[in-house]
Amino acid sequence: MSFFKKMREKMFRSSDRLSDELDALVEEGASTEPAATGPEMDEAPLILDRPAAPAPRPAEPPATFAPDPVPVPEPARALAPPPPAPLPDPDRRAPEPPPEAGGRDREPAPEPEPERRPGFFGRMFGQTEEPRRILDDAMLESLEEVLIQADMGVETALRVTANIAEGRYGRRVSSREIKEALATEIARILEPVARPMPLYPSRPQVVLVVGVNGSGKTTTIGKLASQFRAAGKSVVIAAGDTFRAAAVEQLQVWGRRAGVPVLTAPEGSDPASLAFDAMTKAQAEGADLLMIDTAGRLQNRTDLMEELSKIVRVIRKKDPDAPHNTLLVLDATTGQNALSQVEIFRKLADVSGLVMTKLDGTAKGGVLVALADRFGLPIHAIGVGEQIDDLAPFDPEEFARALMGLDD
Ligand SMILES: Nc1nc2c(ncn2[C@@H]2O[C@H](COP(=O)(O)OP(=O)(O)OP(=O)(O)O)[C@@H](O)[C@H]2O)c(=O)[nH]1
Repeated sequence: MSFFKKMREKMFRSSDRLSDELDALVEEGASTEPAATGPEMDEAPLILDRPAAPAPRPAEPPATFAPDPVPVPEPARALAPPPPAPLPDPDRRAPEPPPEAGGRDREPAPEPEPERRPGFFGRMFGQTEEPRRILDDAMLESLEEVLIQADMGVETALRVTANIAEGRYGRRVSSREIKEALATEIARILEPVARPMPLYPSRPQVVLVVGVNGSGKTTTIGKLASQFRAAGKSVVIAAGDTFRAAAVEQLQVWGRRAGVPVLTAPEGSDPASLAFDAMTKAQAEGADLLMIDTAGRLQNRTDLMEELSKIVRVIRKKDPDAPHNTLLVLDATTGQNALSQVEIFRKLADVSGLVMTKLDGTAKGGVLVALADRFGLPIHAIGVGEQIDDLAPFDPEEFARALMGLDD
């Protein structure tokens, strides 16, 4: 099964809810409007600019990281998607009305045209028209609400909705068309941040993994380690959350599954000292990658900040460029809370990229769009389950379509 299908199935809570709400929204309006129809969206001239179709992305790497060699110090630019078409001004609440179409708060939507019935063959074969609804202010407001409910954030929901209205305002649209249009807009926002974790020639490449307790750090390290191993890389893991014996044990289980050594230290010992030992071992063995798990106790931020900066200080004694990546792992089920976690962790550590986990267990998948829109930090991978292969590169188009409940 393609990963898209798997993701679509696993993201059922997000996509089904959104999809159902969009269907309901269109059907509701369709039933109360006159049977008359205007030009359907497909035929409507797009008066204002539609987003430029993104240039084809280069072939996907096999895993959530870029194949080496990749020059230092810039992340693998060749694999980064092309710059997106500029987004319309976020402050603009609604598009400029085209001369022949009404704009929000200005003129009413154009008079609907007489209904176009299905042709003879259409009637003969029982073709039924899908419900359509005029995209007017009321529908745009409902759309905004649906997107906000999906945790996309107010600002992002307003912008996406305004962009949807461009060239479609006053037209009769089906739920499928709205979903397609939303998926295109969302993919546009996500495109610039969808970047695989860059690989550097440094040995070991040090990846510091941060995030609150339970966000999925350990699981993500296990999944990444397994993917790197499968790609022929040698990996060492350091169980840097020395305060939680359970966290260390869990990491050992993942290490065994991935066939990767896990360095541990006695409970309560200094994580920086473990990180230093792990760095020494990884260098001595010529390991390609050292992944360091860290504690996620936000209750005492000063302690955590001191702990993280000490880890960074000591590993820099061995390699002044380390850590090469600082991954922040976020749990999608926390919804809007993920936004504040990014703000906090950016102050605690030099976050270089994000991994979003648990997209399979939530109706809050839209938060990823809000994150991309607000912070512009690279999103390297997404987790859609607890199994070792449930971590995938972040593909904006697939994600946007899965979020909208659209099929392949
Ligand atoms: N459904 C689902 N569960 C996940 C995913 N990623 C992690 N989990 C689960 O989330 C729980 C917490 O994951 P951990 O990897 O232990 O999180 P952590 O950040 O290391 O947590 P601490 O060890 O408490 O710091 C575990 O039960 C994982 O199996 C995912 O993508 N989907």
